[in-house]
Amino acid sequence: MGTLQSNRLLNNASAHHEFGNVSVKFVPKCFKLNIELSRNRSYGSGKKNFGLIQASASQTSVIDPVLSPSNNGTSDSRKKSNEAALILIRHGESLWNEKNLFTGCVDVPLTKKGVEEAIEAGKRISNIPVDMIYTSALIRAQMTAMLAMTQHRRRKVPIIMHNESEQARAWSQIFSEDTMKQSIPVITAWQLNERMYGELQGLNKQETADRYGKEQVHVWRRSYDIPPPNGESLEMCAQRAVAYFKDHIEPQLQSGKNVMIAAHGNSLRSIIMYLDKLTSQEVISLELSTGIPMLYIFKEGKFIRRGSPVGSNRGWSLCLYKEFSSIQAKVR
Ligand SMILES: O=C(O)[C@H](O)COP(=O)(O)O
Repeated sequence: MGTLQSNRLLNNASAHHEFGNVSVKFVPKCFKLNIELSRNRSYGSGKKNFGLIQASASQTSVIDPVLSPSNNGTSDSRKKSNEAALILIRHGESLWNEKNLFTGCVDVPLTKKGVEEAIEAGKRISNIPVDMIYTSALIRAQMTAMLAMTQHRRRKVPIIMHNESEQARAWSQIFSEDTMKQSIPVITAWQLNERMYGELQGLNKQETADRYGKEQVHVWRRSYDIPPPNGESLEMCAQRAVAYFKDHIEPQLQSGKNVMIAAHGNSLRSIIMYLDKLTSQEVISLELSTGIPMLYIFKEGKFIRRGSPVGSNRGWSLCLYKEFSSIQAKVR
């Protein structure tokens, strides 16, 4: 099982590395086009520019929503230019959360309660403009992101970028700039997957504790550098999740884009450990509830934790991080 899983991860890894920073689309040869790279930022009056490669003249435009960070395009006229919002959401309850089974990289969908949690999370962030969405490759995180966006006030359409092959990329192109302006690119990345739980995947958590002892199971679940049998430790999970965050997501924030990440308990714990500079001791007590969004402001190269938005009808009102019982990290 361990080998199969590693192969899957390796296969996925090559696909995603290849298209990590997509910036150019192919223009059909039959059109002779004057292509210009627009780096305009349009703020206010709902105007938005992803930073497009546009074809002038009356021919079709070929538009890529996933841009290199230098092609800046952000949406919010109120936002200070060097600030960006980062929203983290652990997926809603899955069918295996409900059954209390170790899930890890097994691809299990949400329960009805999980669907409701995702919708509720969406209400909380419905006033925050979102420029890009990152999710893991797993359906529970993708469902959460999509359901949350159904509540968003701007009514933009989240669209999954299919970069797994040249053909998938070509066949999912969008040819209208106006339509692109009403879209939010969704990037899926296996690196944001849940920590691979090895030979615990599919086992009941309580039965495992009864069999191996509560302490041993706690070590497997929460220690920083001790992996479960043939699985990933949090440290190993951090190596891929935090590296992906630094290489792909942080540059988007640096360019002023607001980013939402829908991922998992442990991949998000490792990212929060990086954002909040938690020690390997402190991260042990960090617990994330399903479906609760967390907000950070990225400003002058620093991440400032702002807690969780409290609701759609209260604008940008924020609760302090420490008020959230769902996150029991030491407040620094
Ligand atoms: O993979 C799982 O079982 C859960 O998503 C996270 O489990 P944990 O809280 O035991 O790490």
